[in-house]
Amino acid sequence: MRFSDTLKQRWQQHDTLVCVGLDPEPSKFPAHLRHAPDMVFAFCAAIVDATADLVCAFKPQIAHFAALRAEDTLERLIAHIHAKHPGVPVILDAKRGDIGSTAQHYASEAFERYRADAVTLNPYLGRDSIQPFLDRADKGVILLCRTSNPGGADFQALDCGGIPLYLRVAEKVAREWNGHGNCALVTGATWPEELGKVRALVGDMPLLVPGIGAQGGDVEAVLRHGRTAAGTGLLISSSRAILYAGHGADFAAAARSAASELRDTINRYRHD
Ligand SMILES: O=c1ccn([C@@H]2O[C@H](COP(=O)(O)O)[C@@H](O)[C@H]2O)c(=O)[nH]1
Repeated sequence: MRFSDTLKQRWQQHDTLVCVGLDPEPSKFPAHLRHAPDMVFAFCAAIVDATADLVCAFKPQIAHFAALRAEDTLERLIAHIHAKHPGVPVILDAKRGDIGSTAQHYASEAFERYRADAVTLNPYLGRDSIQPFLDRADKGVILLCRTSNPGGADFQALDCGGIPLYLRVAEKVAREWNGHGNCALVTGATWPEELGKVRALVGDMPLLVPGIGAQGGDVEAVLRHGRTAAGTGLLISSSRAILYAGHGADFAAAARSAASELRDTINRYRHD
């Protein structure tokens, strides 16, 4: 099934806009796992199994695995999600972007090697750097637009012919790059008004919204500015606040409680 259809199904049938980010940091693991063989897989798989029914997607961040020399673990983790939780899409947060010939390899890395359903990309190199991903109509292509970090405005807010660069990105993606209907945008929860301006430009295009939880984004403001008329259109992503909600043997249950609380808070504001 296409990423966009799988996502709609999760939103509607499972009544959730929560995306759990998988950012393993062994120093934050509970003590009993910290020196266990295969600890990264054991930790992440326990989180996945405890939260899968509460999410519209999982989002592993590739650097967290690569820095640990755990790319093979990431492959196994995504295979685990597909096998045990079919219908839950996996977004590889890789923020790739390079000339076309190299971009082909990044596309095979994301979709063949890791078997991701969608990937985050940096649009800075322009259309040809994204084309190998756009060509995969079944896969999601999620472009950085207004990122959640404090420095995001350094370039993204610069005037670009009367509107800020991030809105030019939104406009270009919505009007020219989305021929297969497989595009989405990253818009941080920390800038809800900008998120609203993006929503006004792109119609019902899905928005991946990091910045809730550890970065302090406001759930109510995100929903008010970002939801579609159907009360969907958002993948509201939280990593650390869910992964490290507990510190003991019950860490997976604590993660489940945190994800469930986030889902319920979001749902309170979905149809106001
Ligand atoms: O604008 C962006 C784009 C990506 N991220 C990624 O999302 C998570 C956020 O983690 P939290 O622990 O929920 O703060 C992380 O993997 C970032 O690389 C982002 O934060 N902002």
